[in-house]
Amino acid sequence: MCPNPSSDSAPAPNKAHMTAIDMTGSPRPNGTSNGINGTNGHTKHNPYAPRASDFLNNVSNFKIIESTLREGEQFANAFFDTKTKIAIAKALDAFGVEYIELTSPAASEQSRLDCEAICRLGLKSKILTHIRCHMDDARIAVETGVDGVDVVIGTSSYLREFSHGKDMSYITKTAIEVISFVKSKGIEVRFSTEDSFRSDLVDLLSIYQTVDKIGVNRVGIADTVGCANPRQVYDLVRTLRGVVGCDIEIHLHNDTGMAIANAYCALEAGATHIDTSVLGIGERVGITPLGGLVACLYAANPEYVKSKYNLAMLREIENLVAEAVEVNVPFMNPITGYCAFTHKAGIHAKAILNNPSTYEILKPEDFGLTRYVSIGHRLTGWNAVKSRVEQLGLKLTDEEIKDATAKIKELADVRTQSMDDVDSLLRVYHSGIQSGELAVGQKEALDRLLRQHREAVGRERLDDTQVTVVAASA
Ligand SMILES: CC(=O)SCCNC(=O)CCNC(=O)[C@H](O)C(C)(C)COP(=O)(O)OP(=O)(O)OC[C@H]1O[C@@H](n2cnc3c(N)ncnc32)[C@H](O)[C@@H]1OP(=O)(O)O
Ligand SMILES: O=C(O)CCC(=O)C(=O)O
Ligand SMILES: [Zn+2]
Repeated sequence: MCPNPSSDSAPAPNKAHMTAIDMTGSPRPNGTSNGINGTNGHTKHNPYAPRASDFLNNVSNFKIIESTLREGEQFANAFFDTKTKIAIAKALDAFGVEYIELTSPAASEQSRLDCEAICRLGLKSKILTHIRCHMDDARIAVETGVDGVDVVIGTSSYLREFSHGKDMSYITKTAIEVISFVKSKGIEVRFSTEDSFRSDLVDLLSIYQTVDKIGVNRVGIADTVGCANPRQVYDLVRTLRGVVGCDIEIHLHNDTGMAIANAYCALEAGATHIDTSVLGIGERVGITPLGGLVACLYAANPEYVKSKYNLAMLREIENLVAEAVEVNVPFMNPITGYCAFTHKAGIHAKAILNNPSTYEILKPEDFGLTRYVSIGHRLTGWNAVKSRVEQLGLKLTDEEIKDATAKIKELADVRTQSMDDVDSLLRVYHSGIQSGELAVGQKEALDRLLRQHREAVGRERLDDTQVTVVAASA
């Protein structure tokens, strides 16, 4: 039924099996636009746009730290070889992410070699690697050629007791040592507390203040277990914003489905950098997905997001990663989901045909995608059918189109009608009207014409088959 923009690399879905109308390029009434920018006189302002009064708000001033090649490698089904890592890094760079974060070079010899290989690509995106708060890891990291090192250590009582077993004074001392060492190499350094939302607030603020004073480039907050809600994220980032002068990064797991909303709130509270991965892949259910975050921030400020990123590449990148980790792009994925820009119910279809902004907050064309209206089903309406009649160049009155629509619904009650089915019905209806064999409401005459049409088509198929057989035996 729906187009599947994410199933392959072809620019448009196979329309032969679709009950849909491709509206790309179809004129909008009075030259109106999508309306997100308020150019059509109906949408006066964007309700998702940042509030002018909110001086901390970074919703239109942020950087993406793309972690498909670090957090994403922690997804249970991710096993990236060097070639795949390079392809993903190049695609993310072409998309325009500001940073690409790579697995620790301490993880394995191949991880170290891959890190070096990606650093040698000379990409525009800055390359980071992600290490434990440990001098052994730091020594290896600074030799790889990375632009920056992301240092992390758990500060919650869970992790202090059951992971590394270190207390806050040891953590602080080691953090100072590692940060100073990385900085001494002229490399950007970030310090992050793992499991921040289950850590003691005083511990957090005190260590962030310490590392800020010694010149860390960024501090990071991590919702490692995905327990935080938007209000908690806002409060913690807002508090931290008042304590440190450096940039603030946030890393949000999606265990309760909050990762995009939490990222948005973090930006509202003054965060400067958001961690993402393509399709959100990572440990367990992963982190803030790149595509979902882009959709959310585009809704807030389309021009800003369009100016930063090559949005038409999103589908290609998602397909690349989906294939690499052997998953499908989810049907409800923002932007690239199977039916993200397909409209079905008659009420929606009518309004969309008049002005796409009625039921769309994202413009498909900004993402290199196409809008469809599905009509071969029982929820269709005469306005949607009329648009197809016009596309086919048929001349029918509104009464006649309503009559034909009633027939489509009757047939769709038995089985969904393909685009071909709908087109045939409309053509038969049209020629019946033209020849005088049919008038509005003549159900039996219409049934007879449709029967004749089916038989004729059947005969044509038979003739084709016979010709083929003759040709084959000749
Ligand atoms: C929440 C996150 O996603 S953080 C990032 C997770 N990323 C990774 O784990 C990268 C892949 N990991 C690896 O390849 C390995 O775990 C390595 C190379 C890092 C360490 O391997 P091993 O030495 O065999 O240790 P192992 O993985 O069993 O345990 C982790 C060790 O790191 C210590 N550790 C855990 N977190 C930290 C930290 N943030 N800073 C410093 N040390 C830490 C633990 O105490 C433990 O030390 P131990 O050797 O004294 O037991
Ligand atoms: O380094 C960070 O900020 C985050 C580490 C991580 O993946 C997590 O805590 O979930
Ligand atoms: Zn994580």
